[in-house]
Amino acid sequence: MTTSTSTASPLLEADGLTRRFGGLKAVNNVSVNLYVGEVHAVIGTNGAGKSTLINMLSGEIAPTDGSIKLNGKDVTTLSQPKRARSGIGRSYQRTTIFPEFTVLENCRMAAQAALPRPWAVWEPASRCNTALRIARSALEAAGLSDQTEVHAGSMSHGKKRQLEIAMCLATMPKVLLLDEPLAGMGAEETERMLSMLGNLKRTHAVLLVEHDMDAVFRIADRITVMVNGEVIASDVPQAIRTNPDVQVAYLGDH
Ligand SMILES: Nc1ncnc2c1ncn2[C@@H]1O[C@H](COP(=O)(O)OP(=O)(O)OP(=O)(O)O)[C@@H](O)[C@H]1O
Repeated sequence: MTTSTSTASPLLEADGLTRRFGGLKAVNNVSVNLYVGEVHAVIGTNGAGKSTLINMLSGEIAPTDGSIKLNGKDVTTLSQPKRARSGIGRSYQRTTIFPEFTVLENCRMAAQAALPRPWAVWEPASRCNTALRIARSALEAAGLSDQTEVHAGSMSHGKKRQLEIAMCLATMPKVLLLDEPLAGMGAEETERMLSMLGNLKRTHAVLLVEHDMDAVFRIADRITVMVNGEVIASDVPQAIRTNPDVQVAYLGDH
């Protein structure tokens, strides 16, 4: 099942992705196209296969079947680090920052790790300056320019999640795979994150796995609904809201 009708070429094209764990098909024949300018949300009940799908797209687990293309190039068998370097960035459900370092240091390390020869720490300061420049620009895009010298561990939960996205941006991805970025956020933090995602989608293709349905229906340009590893619907939010299969399987009275 193909999930977008846009006439532009997709930046990321996943076709017929399947992942088995023993006898369980955690993801079964799922196809997703991601476009710059779109937030594509994937929703579904617990265990529907959303994280498994993201893990296949980011290269953390291999699909049992199906293919993934980035900009028309097959990346299905590329390792996660290579896929990250070719432009697929992701955030995680869990916090992945170094709390004892400053916001800028966290972001600089993420930038440096994504540069060629990240281990070559003895190289000239200009390389370090490159990582710093990228880090500052990622922090600005994530709305954290005024927090550079703050220790990451002392920030609020919402700001930490913003920092994780900044760290992902510091690897200069074209595709952003975001796994529950709003989890545990208060109303104000959610607003800030949604406004940031609205800006980021102008220059990135964004896949958003999220349980906050109000937020999903506000921010998503397209919503794919998964149940038991399969896509039961993929459409614009208004069509998803009124889709009888989705209402029965998932949304209830939302
Ligand atoms: N490494 C694994 N080994 C065995 N089964 C797994 C593994 N990872 C996931 N599963 C199973 O695959 C199914 C899909 O899990 P997945 O985590 O992708 O769902 P999800 O939609 O992300 O759920 P949630 O919303 O709770 O995060 C579940 O039944 C889960 O138990």
